Amino acid sequence: MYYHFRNRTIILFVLLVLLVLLCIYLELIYYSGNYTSKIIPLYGNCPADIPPYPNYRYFYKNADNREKECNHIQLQRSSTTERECPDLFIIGARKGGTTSLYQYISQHRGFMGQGLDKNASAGEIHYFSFTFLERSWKDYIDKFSAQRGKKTGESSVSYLTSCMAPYRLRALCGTKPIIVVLLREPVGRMLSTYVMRYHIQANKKESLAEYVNEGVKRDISRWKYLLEEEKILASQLLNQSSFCLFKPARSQIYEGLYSLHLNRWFKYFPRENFLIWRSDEFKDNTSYFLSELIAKLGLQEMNEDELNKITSVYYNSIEYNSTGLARREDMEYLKELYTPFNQQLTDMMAGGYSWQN
Ligand SMILES: Nc1ncnc2c1ncn2[C@@H]1O[C@H](COP(=O)(O)OS(=O)(=O)O)[C@@H](OP(=O)(O)O)[C@H]1O
Repeated sequence: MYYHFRNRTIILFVLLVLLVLLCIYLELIYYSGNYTSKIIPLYGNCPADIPPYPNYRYFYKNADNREKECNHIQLQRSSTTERECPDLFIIGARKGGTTSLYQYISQHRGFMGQGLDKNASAGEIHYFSFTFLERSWKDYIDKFSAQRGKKTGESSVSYLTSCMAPYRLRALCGTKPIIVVLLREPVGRMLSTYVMRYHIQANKKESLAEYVNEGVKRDISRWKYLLEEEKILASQLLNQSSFCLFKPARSQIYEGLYSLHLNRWFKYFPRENFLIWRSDEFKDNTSYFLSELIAKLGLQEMNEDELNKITSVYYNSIEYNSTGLARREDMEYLKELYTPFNQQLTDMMAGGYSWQN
């Protein structure tokens, strides 16, 4: 009787140990990998995987902000489902041709964009980047609610460079969204931003060349100062996929470091959610890319005539000659700075982003 009891105790003990080992193993798998094996948990408190990244002190310098972020997400999640989420997010890059793409897809009868009446700022809600903590999910989603039965989406160029947007979008929308990124050669992208800023000024005090030149110069010195302050070399950023600036639009140089931004997005979304295109290729073959997006959204195909008609219009386009807008030495500096980042992007995407020619 005693032996019988002892044997059963031993067997139970062994089973218990095996169970514990299995749990540890499963836990390890769960936390080891990337987004696919790791489901963002429902939060009691701040979850382990919420950023902060190293220089999140900009964001979290007020200690309450991290707590505020967690509480806000928790609150919104309880009142939402992934189903309500828009289907499409065009996240950038700024000056990549996003307005045109959003206008094109919005002309498909199975898709409804919003904010299109505002022309240049069509669809730019910036919820997941700028207004997230102030606005409720309901407030955001109501913008799309009149479009039942249609695919919906928005286009906010601030998302690509935002520290928090990928995390927030994943937490609220799961892996549902299709995410489109248009990447333009970064120096040209930067000049285009300054050209736009020049044109939207009410009182222009200088010529376009003076304005752009000054802006680029200021951007470069700000960038050098930032690296000094962070005690980091630009080349070291290549290995810091979590490096992130809270106010990205203040540095047009930073906005063009696409490999850093995409790495941040890839932490939260599977690669198959993305359509990542070069803006110049998009420009040369717009109908082809648009039909790719239409197919990805599961919308009805459009015929070639329709596609060509829709894509024949250029939105948010300004006529200018970019030659001589910035000093030669500044252009050289920028090209050199971007080369390793473009190379990293090329490696990540298996080709095509060196923009050498
Ligand atoms: N179809 C197509 N393909 C490629 N590029 C295009 C297309 N349509 C517009 N554009 C050019 O894109 C620039 C504006 O980009 P965005 O609309 O993304 O700008 S914004 O960030 O929303 O302000 C702007 O570039 P610049 O003219 O150099 O400023 C547009 O000319």
